[in-house]
Amino acid sequence: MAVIEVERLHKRYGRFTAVDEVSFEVGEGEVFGILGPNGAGKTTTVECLSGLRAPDGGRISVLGLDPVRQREDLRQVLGVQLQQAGLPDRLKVREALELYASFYRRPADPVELMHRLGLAEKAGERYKRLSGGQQQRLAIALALIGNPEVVILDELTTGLDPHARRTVWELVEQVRASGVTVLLVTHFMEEAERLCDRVALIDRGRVVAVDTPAGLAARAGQQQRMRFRPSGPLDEELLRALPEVAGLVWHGPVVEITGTGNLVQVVTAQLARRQIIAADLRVDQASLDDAFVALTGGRE
Ligand SMILES: Nc1ncnc2c1ncn2[C@@H]1O[C@H](COP(=O)(O)OP(=O)(O)OP(=O)(O)O)[C@@H](O)[C@H]1O
Repeated sequence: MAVIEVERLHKRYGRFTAVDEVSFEVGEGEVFGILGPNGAGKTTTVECLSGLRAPDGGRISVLGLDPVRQREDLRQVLGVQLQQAGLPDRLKVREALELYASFYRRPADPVELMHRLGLAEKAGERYKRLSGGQQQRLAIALALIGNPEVVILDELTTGLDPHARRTVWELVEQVRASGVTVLLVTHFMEEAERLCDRVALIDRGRVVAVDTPAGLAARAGQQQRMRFRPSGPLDEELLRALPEVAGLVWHGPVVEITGTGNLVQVVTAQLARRQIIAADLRVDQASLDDAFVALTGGRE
């Protein structure tokens, strides 16, 4: 069942069209990514989904509710973490959670949530004095305090160091394991690849593709690349004749072979037949990064 339905969403700022006929659906329990370059219209899209902006056209349904007309009902079942939490500097972690809990009919227990998100030790700390990673964890906690069925997380890990980013990713995986549907806005490929079941790639207000991260990478027609040092002389012509092989170049003693399909298996089988070992073998797979560049013209 689709939990979020967006059909031909249209949003203008004055004469500028920020979101242009955007459509996608998110299934129950899915982690769905919205990925795109700066200014693509990602935030505008999620602001329309959470009822913060009224669309100029199209239809949105979140858990069967219209975000603008039924905003109060939606607020009880949708958790939102937008780019800036905008909390007062002096507010303490526990106070923020208790304040937000008071907005909901069936809130989560702030103490239990602080433990779950690794904030228990910071319960009495002021917002301003938290590290970037701790502020983000608090932002996630605030998005979850109402026991939502759907959460929207926008640019969750921007500005975090790699360690803090990984901690936040683990939290998102926990959220998903608890059955909550997650809509994740990001411009980090690695994040989308690691967390998302499916991704909508948005560019200049339009959906360029909706697919699994692996499907997107494949769609960009990316090749695989293998590099190795052969232990004996190679029959280059034989390798070039394989349908999977598209190119073969030497870098000193190292050969680089590009191609598609079962490239690695086919080439290594061919080498094995001649008792040649592929030393220091390195294989690069097509990545979502390549797809992003190919499908958005490389503007980030
Ligand atoms: N309040 C506004 N008034 C006028 N233009 C706006 C407003 N908000 C956003 N825009 C413009 O609409 C376009 C889409 O902005 P939006 O914030 O939705 O993009 P985004 O994909 O979230 O970008 P980023 O990754 O940089 O956060 C941008 O060109 C932006 O300048």
